[in-house]
Amino acid sequence: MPLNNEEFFRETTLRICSSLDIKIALTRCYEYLRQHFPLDELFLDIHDLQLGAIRRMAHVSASGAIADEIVPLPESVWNLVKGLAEPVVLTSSMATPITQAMAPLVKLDGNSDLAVPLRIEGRPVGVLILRSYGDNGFGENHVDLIRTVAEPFAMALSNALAHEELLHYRDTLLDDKSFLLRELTTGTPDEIIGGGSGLRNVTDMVRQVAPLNSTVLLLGETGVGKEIIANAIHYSSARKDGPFIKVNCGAIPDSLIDSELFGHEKGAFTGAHVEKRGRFERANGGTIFLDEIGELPLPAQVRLLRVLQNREVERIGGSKNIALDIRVIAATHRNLEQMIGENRFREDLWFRINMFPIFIPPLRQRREDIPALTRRFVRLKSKELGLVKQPAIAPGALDRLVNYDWPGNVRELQNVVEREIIRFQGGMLEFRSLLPGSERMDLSSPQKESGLPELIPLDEAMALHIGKVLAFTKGKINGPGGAARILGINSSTLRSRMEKLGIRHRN
Ligand SMILES: Nc1ncnc2c1ncn2[C@@H]1O[C@H](COP(=O)(O)OP(=O)(O)OP(=O)(O)O)[C@@H](O)[C@H]1O
Repeated sequence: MPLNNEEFFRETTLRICSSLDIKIALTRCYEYLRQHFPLDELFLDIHDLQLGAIRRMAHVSASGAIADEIVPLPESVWNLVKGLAEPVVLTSSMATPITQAMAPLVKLDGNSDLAVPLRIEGRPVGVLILRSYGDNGFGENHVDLIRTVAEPFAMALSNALAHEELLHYRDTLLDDKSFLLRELTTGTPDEIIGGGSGLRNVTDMVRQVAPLNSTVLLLGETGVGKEIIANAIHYSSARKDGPFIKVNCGAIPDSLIDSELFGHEKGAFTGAHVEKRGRFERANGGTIFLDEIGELPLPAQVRLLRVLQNREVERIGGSKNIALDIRVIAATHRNLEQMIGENRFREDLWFRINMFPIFIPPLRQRREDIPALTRRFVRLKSKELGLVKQPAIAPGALDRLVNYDWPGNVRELQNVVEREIIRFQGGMLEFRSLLPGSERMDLSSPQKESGLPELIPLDEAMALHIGKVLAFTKGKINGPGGAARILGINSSTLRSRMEKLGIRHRN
């Protein structure tokens, strides 16, 4: 039956557009084209500017499809290929400039090729090559026939390239996302020092509760390691590959807390220009760590309770509920029962979060961990600060540290080590001074005169002390030499404490 050109165009076009995977589409074309051409191999090539070479997007032969071959090619040859306006037959017996120039690309080896330039709106995008074994494969009729489908091949090639680029960007974004998630969650959990000694009870409880989905409440003074324990629970649970989202409830201004936690719809309030997913939504499939939960304002406590009860969240200004699959870990250094008595914390929320409380003892109650913690911090900080050689700890220095009471707990110890290493001038680490500016304060007698005129309320003492430290740092809160480091607490915790105590600061 004579070939109907329209039918040929239709069938070839359908096949080359039949898959976004160009190898599959070209294989389907190969099967069809073989019925009308003396075809043994089919190639689809592009000029890859970045590689400065021909990239073979697909290559089909009777034994199947191969992809991604790179054919190095001088620029002059590509210029010749680019200059091709019409399909051309090349045989090894032809000693024309074009066969010679294209020899690296087509390697005729006694065969004949039909090379079809592919253009989009006049711009060359690649070349389709039909190969026939033997010297006399293609005639004028083949050239005319293949010319009719040059355009669909060019379109398919350009779609395949766009798709490839899209997949590349998607992979990059996914990569970035998991990297950023790891960064956000401090990556691999820190090793817990004292798990076999001072924190044995705590690590036993972590082991019991981690595999379950139960809500956990971490209790303990500031800097005892609540976050590191929350991390350990997440990373030893089945959710370890999901997100670990931390919220410092004391660090978010009251006016933003709802939107931060629960998200908002576009236009929910002035300034809500775009919709925003809250931290609960971001934690879906993983764990949310609500640090300093005692600092949550009462209205946010009501909403939080609803989220914990229903396991779904409603964005501000939204009308639909979004189902949540999350584990909640909360932490506080406050006495929540006392706060309930003072109507500052909701009892029903406390019942919800107090299912599995874990108390992390202050450092002064597990002094046996201080040497190991100190050595670890010396190692880490020396590395962080780029010291060529890690300084040794002087004999007796560890005793001084062990005998001190550490009101700022492990974080304070970490800061003391950092300061000691920054000031290190050679010799050994002595740890003779605690706070910068405190005249070689003796760590072994922490109950020294406080200098306070009389017995005053705790809040007042705290305000006085914070004020003193701020005066020393000239108002600097964050970073090295900042008040937060000296006090051994988070800068956000310090800010919220200052706000509560009514302390003004300059930055
Ligand atoms: N047992 C431990 N082993 C190793 N590092 C620890 C340990 N406990 C605490 N740290 C380190 O001490 C620092 C303070 O710990 P973390 O932030 O977990 O305390 P926190 O109780 O959450 O503090 P806050 O109440 O101020 O939020 C962190 O850098 C943490 O890695």
